[in-house]
Amino acid sequence: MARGVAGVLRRAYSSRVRVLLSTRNLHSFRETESRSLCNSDFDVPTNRFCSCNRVRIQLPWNDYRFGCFEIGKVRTFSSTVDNNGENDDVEESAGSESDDYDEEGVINELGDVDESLLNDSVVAKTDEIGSEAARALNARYNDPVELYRELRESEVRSKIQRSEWDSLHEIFGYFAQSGWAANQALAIYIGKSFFPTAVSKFRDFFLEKCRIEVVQDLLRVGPTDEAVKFLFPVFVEFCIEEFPDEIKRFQSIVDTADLTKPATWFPFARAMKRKIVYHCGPTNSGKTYNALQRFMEAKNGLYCSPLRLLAMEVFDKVNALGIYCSLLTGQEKKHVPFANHVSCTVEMVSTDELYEVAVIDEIQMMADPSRGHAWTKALLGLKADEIHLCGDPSVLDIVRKMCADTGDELVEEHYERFKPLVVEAKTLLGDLKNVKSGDCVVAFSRREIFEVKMAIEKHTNHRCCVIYGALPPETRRQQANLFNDQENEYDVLVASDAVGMGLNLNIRRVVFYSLNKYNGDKIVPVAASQVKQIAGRAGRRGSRYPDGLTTTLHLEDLNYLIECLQQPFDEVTKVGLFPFFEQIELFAAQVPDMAFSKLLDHFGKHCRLDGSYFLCRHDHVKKVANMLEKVQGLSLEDRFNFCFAPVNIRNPKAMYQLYRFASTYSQDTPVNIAMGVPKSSAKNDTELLDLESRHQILSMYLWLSNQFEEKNFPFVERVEAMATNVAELLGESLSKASWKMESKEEKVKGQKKEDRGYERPASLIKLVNKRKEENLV
Ligand SMILES: Nc1ncnc2c1ncn2[C@@H]1O[C@H](COP(=O)(O)OP(=O)(O)OP(=O)(O)O)[C@@H](O)[C@H]1O
Ligand SMILES: [Mg+2]
Repeated sequence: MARGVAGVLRRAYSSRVRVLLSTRNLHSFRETESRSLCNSDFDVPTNRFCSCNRVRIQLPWNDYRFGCFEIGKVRTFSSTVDNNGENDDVEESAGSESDDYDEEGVINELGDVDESLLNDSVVAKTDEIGSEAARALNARYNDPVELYRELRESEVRSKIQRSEWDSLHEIFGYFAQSGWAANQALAIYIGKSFFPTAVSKFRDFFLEKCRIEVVQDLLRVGPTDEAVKFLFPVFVEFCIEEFPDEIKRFQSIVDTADLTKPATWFPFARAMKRKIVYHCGPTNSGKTYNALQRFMEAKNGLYCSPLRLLAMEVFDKVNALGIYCSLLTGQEKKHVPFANHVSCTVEMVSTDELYEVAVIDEIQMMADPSRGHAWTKALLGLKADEIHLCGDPSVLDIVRKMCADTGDELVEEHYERFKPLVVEAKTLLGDLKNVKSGDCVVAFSRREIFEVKMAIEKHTNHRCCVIYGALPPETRRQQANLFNDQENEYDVLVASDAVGMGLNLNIRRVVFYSLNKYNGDKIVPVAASQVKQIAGRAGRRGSRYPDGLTTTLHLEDLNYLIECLQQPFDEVTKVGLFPFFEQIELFAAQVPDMAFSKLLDHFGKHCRLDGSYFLCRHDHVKKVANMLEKVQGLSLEDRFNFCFAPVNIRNPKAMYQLYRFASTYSQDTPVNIAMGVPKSSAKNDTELLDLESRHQILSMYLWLSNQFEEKNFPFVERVEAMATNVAELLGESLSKASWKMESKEEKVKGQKKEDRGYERPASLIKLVNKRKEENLV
């Protein structure tokens, strides 16, 4: 017996029942009738989706445990078309699975279908005569299996007139264009690209074998939905017999791109009875502190950090308290002898080790469009008796759902800020001269950071430390220590959002220089959640300034800041997922010879996800994959690893080095670094950029050395020493930095413009608000 939906459909069609699959039906049906269905006729489906009404639905949904899938309704296929539609008896289900569905995947399979033909309840195009003819047709040939068998066995070729021939072609043309048929065909794994071919082969078969009486009966129905519905069951029989390989291939593609039920990917974690403790609250409320207390008490533990810098902070703190703790990031492995505790970046989490206590910090990052999958994997896969999650309330609901899926016990601990964050309404009145000791001025581009630093140092007596993303964590840490330390002149910090997560600094007041950010595509207002995170760096408990203040440089940005701080946390409905290499490998086997970047795209299009998950963005990986396409001789796994190397894709030098590393590796030659370290610190911005870039390349080498065998990346020690050296030079350079930033224009033209003094870009928030007001008027 055929298994799965294909089998069900086949039987359903064969026995002249109509299977209606629609989300609306499903929604109401799920609650009431699915159980009885599952116990009676239906197998656990093996395929993943089926749809109609241009509503994508996914089978078997979340009801695997009942061993059933939710199929709309099974009705006797009557010759009268039910124009009221089977959907009328159920309520519209807003926000059903179909709304969340990965549209692209299935639409691509459906192709450009005629929207007007997508109605499940067929709009009767036919007139009375047509309906009468359809009824007669269905009554006469009420067993499609038999009709198919008859066609198969027939050796007589009917004499068909030219005009009849043309009309038949019209009917089959209508069939090929039918969205309903294309959708239904998915259930037997006839994909979009193959559907027209299948119909055309079916047409040829039909024309060659069909008795003239059937032809004439069909011609009376004409190119209508009725004809399509009549032909479809016969088409199913034909496809199943004629195209087993195509069906199998498409089925394998769909099955191997299955990312549903991620909780089941970790059977060992599922076999455990884990206790999840959610430390839920705003910034500076002691979440991480309390989780770390449990971590340190445990006989062994794992701390998962969102940042290398924070992993280092915990590594230092825990060791300083006398608990041996190792450090593990993509770039460094510091094994402390006798250590049973590990502080790592979340991407480095191993789901093989067994821990008494694991801490996953900043759990709301599960919803991050690019990196979210690492947190999701840690939560679902960690083998720990106790897992402490620290984060804001935005993912609380979804964590509850995930725990219900995994069967873990969830304990919620809610926190309040130690002291309220106070907004200073006065602002800095647009003048950086109003900066005070203990201020952290936040800007969102490297360029702005330096402009602010230079302006403050020129117009006041303050000295500034800087922290931004392109700096190595060692240098960021050195700058943070310099700022935290009272015994020096560095009393102001200028930082990007790199300062936002979890860090504990001696900040009295966070001043937003601007609240706009380049998102890789355009300049947009900074998201409220991020504003809260950054502002929350002020007034940390135990720091020199336990009372936190925040404000903006300009009065015009203040309202936006207040708005952000007052906004409740968004409720996250989906968290990130990304396939493991093994899943990509299985998928790749279904589409041999496909370029890796295309393969990822293809996976994205075909993958199936449950409603609570999204596939993380991988544009960055695709760009690297495209560049490495020319490198021959890399296995799929090697390519996968190279593509995930931490590289700034906008840095041509770093991209070139990655290309060189991959090429050398592909020739099975030891990869060297072929790069020197400057002798002295940077004297201008270009030299500083060069140092940053060198460190990124060294860091990439170290990351790769952890992915590949030592024989391929043998110069780790030398590279580590070089990286330390460059990080120190960067620190020195930042302390001395007093040069004027060149504008991009000047860099391009190689000419200096007259000093126009300090000018801040216009407030985007202000512009947006103005436009809003204008629209309202
Ligand atoms: N019970 C406590 N005793 C002493 N110090 C504490 C206590 N709780 C928290 N702290 C200190 O308060 C500061 C903020 O705490 P913590 O880092 O745990 O906040 P958080 O809620 O995790 O903030 P964020 O959301 O910014 O990560 C830290 O320096 C921490 O050491
Ligand atoms: Mg924290």
